[in-house]
Amino acid sequence: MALHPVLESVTARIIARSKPSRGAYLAHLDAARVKGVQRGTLACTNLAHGFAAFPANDKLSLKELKKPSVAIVSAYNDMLSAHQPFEGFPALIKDAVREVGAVAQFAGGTPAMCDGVTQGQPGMELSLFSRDAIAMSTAIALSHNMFDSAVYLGVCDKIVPGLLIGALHFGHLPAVFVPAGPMTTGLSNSEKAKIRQLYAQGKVGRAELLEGESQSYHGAGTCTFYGTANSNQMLMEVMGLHLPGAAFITPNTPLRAELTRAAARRAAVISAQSDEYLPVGHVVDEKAIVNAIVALLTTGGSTNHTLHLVAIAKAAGIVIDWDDFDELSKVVPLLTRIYPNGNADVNHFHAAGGTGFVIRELLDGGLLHDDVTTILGKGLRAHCTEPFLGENGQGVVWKAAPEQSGDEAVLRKITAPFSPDGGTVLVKGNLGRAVMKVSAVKPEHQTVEAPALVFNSQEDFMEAYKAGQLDRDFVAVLRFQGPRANGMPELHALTPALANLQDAGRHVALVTDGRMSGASGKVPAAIHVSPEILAGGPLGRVRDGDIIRVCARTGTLEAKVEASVWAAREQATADLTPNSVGMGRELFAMFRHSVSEAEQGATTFPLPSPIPTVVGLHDKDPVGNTVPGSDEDFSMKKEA
Ligand SMILES: O=C(O)[C@H](O)[C@@H](O)[C@H](O)[C@H](O)COP(=O)(O)O
Ligand code: SF4
Repeated sequence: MALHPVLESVTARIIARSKPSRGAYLAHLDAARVKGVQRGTLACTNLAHGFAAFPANDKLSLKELKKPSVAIVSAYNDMLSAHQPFEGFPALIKDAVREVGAVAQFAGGTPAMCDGVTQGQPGMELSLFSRDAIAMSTAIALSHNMFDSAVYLGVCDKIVPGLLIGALHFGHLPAVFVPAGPMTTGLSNSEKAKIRQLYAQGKVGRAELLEGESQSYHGAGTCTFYGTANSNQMLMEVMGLHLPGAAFITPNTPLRAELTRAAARRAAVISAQSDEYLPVGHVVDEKAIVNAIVALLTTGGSTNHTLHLVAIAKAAGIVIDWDDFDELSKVVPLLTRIYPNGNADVNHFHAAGGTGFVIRELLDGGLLHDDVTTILGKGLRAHCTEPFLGENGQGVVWKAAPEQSGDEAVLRKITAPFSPDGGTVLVKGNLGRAVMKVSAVKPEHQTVEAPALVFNSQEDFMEAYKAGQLDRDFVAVLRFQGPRANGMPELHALTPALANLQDAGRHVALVTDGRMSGASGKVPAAIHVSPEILAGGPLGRVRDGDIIRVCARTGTLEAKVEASVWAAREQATADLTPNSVGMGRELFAMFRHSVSEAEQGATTFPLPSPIPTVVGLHDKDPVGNTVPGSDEDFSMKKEA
């Protein structure tokens, strides 16, 4: 099937836009490569330190400077149910790589924050920045420079993006991502949401709420809604950074263990020491990034990827923006309905056909680039498969994904999608540019025009809700939630209250320079408003009572205020000191001061360029030119 013309044109535009930075990136990648094993560049003392604690057999292999060494970078901790299973993975990996004549070394751990534990709490104000801290921790692990390939153990929201950003700064090394899989299905997500709304109405108490939550989140593995964590899994599959179909195999099962061993062997086999060298910097190219955007859209994936994918692309020297998402969204059909976009969870999705089914349908529909490089080599078709245990429960065999969906209520063929478009759109107007995911919003709620109610915090909003002041039509303008203000926390805790008001027949919407969770859904929300207020964004001029129009169909985000009144408005201010101290927030001041706009990924790292500088704070390079990818560069482009 010929490629869809919009896929072609958006890809061509991204390649052209990225030429300078992608060129600089690939130059850096080539410069990092050495003849022989990377550890051969170390002095004897460095090397001795690097294998001092290793068993004799591995030490000998490392000393000989011939066999590849595979770095293990792991985001294991007990806080994330999704990461808890990683505890035993390093031993499996070390054992598996010996089978192919390599050595594996636990290079380093990275932090991992559970957004479920911190949702609605002060800790959530570190969450977005934890992505870049994870990228930095990955670099610290790999900076030992003992390694010829790497496996990355991570699943959740900021962790996979952070690991991949870090991995891309070592783009000369192959990268294999190793997931741990979803927890088994507990209380359904829709049942869970219902109990939350009843609690918000005061109809059930804490005991019932905690019981419901505990039945939903009941064991090891990723939470089973299609939020950012499971969106990460879909993206790793479509970018060819997982072994095919590894995403949604349950933890602590024989197949999960065999997949982990097979992933470790693959990482060793594709190092520069083999004739199948596949560095991650060549796997993640413009076509892979476009494939990731398409997979996100077709599955109604997390809005957080309109930040994370931008930051990941940037790490590889590739510049994407929300116009790219918006144009692709108009032609990419919705092929899955997984909560919050439906009632099913990822276990149902996997059973109905899973990631291999989606990739095949999109390839057949001309909506994915097949001519990409993955950890298996050339071509994406190899990822249209599903893994099964091999003979006598040893190893893994892959079979073609099923031709037909196992459940049309969860997964559809491209010939009969749930909707002709992907449902994550750009909305823009005199309030700035924002993202709106409507795949979980009923059509009758996708346009809201109502008076503004302005809040400076989610606590203020909840106070007004509990005081019964919100039983009306309104657009909640929640401001000072951008990355420079308070780290851009997810505002998912507002969902039950907004959903109750919507269910009661009120026309409500949310507009904010903050974010929602990947699991947020049914209430229309224009989020990530750029520029944020602290960067002079016009959201700071909105006052209570202004009529605000948010419309997904026309892509509109505007305050209907008479032009001379609007022009005369002062920019709102707020006391943000409470957001700069406590719960460790004082350690992240440098992130708040140098973070880029949401549409540039809300990241603190510069685009690869011959003279890398920190964007945000310094929009000019040492000789006074505007730094590509800086705020100034970005806003200049948007004005042009
Ligand atoms: O982007 C996401 O998917 C969220 O960050 C998710 O990881 C988080 O845990 C939410 O809190 C949803 O879970 P709850 O509805 O249980 O809060
Ligand atoms: S999916 Fe969210 S809530 Fe669940 S373990 Fe991951 S970060 Fe925590």
